Amino acid sequence: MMSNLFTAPVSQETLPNPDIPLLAVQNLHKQYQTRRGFLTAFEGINLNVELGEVVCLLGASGCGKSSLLATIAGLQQADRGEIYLQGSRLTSSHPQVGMVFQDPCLLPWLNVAQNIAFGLKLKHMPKLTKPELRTRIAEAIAQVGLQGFERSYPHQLSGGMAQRLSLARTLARRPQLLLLDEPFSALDAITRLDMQNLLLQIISQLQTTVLMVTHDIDEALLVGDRVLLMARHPGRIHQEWRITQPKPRFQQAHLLSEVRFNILESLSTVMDTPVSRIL
Ligand SMILES: Nc1ncnc2c1ncn2[C@@H]1O[C@H](COP(=O)(O)OP(=O)(O)OP(=O)(O)O)[C@@H](O)[C@H]1O
Repeated sequence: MMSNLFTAPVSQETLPNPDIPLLAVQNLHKQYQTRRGFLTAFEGINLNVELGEVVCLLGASGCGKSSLLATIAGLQQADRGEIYLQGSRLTSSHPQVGMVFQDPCLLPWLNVAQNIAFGLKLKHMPKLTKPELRTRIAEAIAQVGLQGFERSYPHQLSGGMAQRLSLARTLARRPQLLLLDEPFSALDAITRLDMQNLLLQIISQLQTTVLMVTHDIDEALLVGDRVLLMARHPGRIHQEWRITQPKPRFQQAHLLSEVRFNILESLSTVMDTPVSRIL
């Protein structure tokens, strides 16, 4: 499904420095004002994601995973703390930070190519010439295997194809950091596996740095170089595991059974719920 359009050219001046963490989050806090008063979504988050690393965030519902991702993406402001991309402080959304949500959020009146173009023309994006725009669109469509569907509209796409388009729209921006918020959780099991496979190919070919929220321990073990477990009240990072098994790991579930069990046990502790009820 992959094509030779897959190798996105990166100019020398945009090459990231491997000696600096691609993402550095320092002492980040976020509260929401609710009718009952202030609610702390997360506090004291310190997190580095190295260049090319894939970090998965697991945790009970409501522990602040999506809030953390949305804050890093610049979709909302933190109350305290700092976020750095390659050493430069982020204070709002950045063209090189791309986010994909569980809901593909497509524009129904635009076709596949136009949906991707829309993401490239947003206000904070660098201005592209028409040929550059066409190249970016073709490249992104090839990266997610949607060739032949350029003129299809969102209602003509399956759930998996819609999520491919959502991913393409973000990849077309050539982000240095890809933030994924449960991107496959609404898909059926077979499509999810297909999308996990696609994500692994994209990560390996583009060497994209990824911070991904998932509820699925197996998904985290399949794609993650590191798995972080968040605890709630307030949301904070409780524990982390480094997964060194080479990828792809589809046939290696047995080798990861021990770490899987450790994660399950810790999840059970932070959720105050027996392991049997989490499975
Ligand atoms: N815009 C908002 N206004 C008020 N409270 C919010 C807002 N967004 C999230 N919250 C609250 O902040 C807490 C963290 O929510 P968040 O969605 O970040 O958790 P999560 O770990 O991603 O949950 P889930 O896994 O269920 O998606 C929750 O208690 C939630 O109700």
